[in-house]
Amino acid sequence: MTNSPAVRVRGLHKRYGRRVALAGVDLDVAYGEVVALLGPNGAGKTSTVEILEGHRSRDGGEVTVLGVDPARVRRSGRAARDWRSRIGIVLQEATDLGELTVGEVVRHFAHYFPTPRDPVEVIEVVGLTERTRSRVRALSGGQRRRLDVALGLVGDPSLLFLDEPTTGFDPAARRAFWDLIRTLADAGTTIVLTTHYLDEAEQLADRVVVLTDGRVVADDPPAVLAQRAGHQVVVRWAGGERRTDDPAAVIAELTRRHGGPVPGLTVTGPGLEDVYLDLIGGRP
Ligand SMILES: Nc1ncnc2c1ncn2[C@@H]1O[C@H](COP(=O)(O)OP(=O)(O)OP(=O)(O)O)[C@@H](O)[C@H]1O
Repeated sequence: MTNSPAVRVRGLHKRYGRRVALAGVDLDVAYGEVVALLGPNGAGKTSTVEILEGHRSRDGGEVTVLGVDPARVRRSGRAARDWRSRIGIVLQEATDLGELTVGEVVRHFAHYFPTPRDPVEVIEVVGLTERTRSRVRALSGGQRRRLDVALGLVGDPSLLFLDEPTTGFDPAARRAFWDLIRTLADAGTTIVLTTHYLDEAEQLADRVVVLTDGRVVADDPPAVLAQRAGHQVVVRWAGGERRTDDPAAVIAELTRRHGGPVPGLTVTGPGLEDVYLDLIGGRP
């Protein structure tokens, strides 16, 4: 691949009538990176992603996705098809495919792409092999989402967009879905995902970009973000707890005091949630 990033955004502006949705967003996504766009309702996540996908116009700024300005991609023509085929999109709302089987749907979508992946392999990657002959309407919500990802992958994209991929999942389905995304990331797929869930961003993303009111208020790896507000570490033990910048010293002192292992000792790192709530000003 080239040295240029998969996605490069500078000074992105978008308004709907008089409402400013994006007020100068900068964003880079390197090839092979997983980036989470996190933010409260109305922060501008979907607007950003849809502009990157070429599904929404912009009012200002520069955007390059896989070396192409999405606003200049024509509706038809070979160059447009080539560019679109390199991008996989998993939308918030799935298409209605009820009467078809999983296998039929994936094979059908594969025909739209110049160099599709093997549908059987894609179904296996998303963990639906045993449901290949099931009708789509018979799938659970989590399985349905997996099928959506299969459809996003079947064109063998270099870049995958996932819009709120686990909204409405139960905890087990979310964990299984995260494993799937990790498998894709390990295989080198560049992924941009939007989410409301802090733990999802923390689990999956190399970088978390926090948007609020159409602006980027943080752009860091999750661990760096967690430390950003300088929240102290909490050391807890059977007899009490202490907030500290130097947990090692506290543990050493407790160990001396107990003359050995400290009962019920836990050390809790700086909370990403606290930092996030600070950043978004306490909005939902
Ligand atoms: N088609 C539209 N027409 C008018 N206003 C819109 C439209 N789409 C989005 N907006 C407004 O633009 C702002 C950003 O919306 P956007 O959907 O990009 O945010 P979001 O971060 O994806 O929100 P959510 O988490 O609720 O999906 C919001 O104030 C929203 O009301």
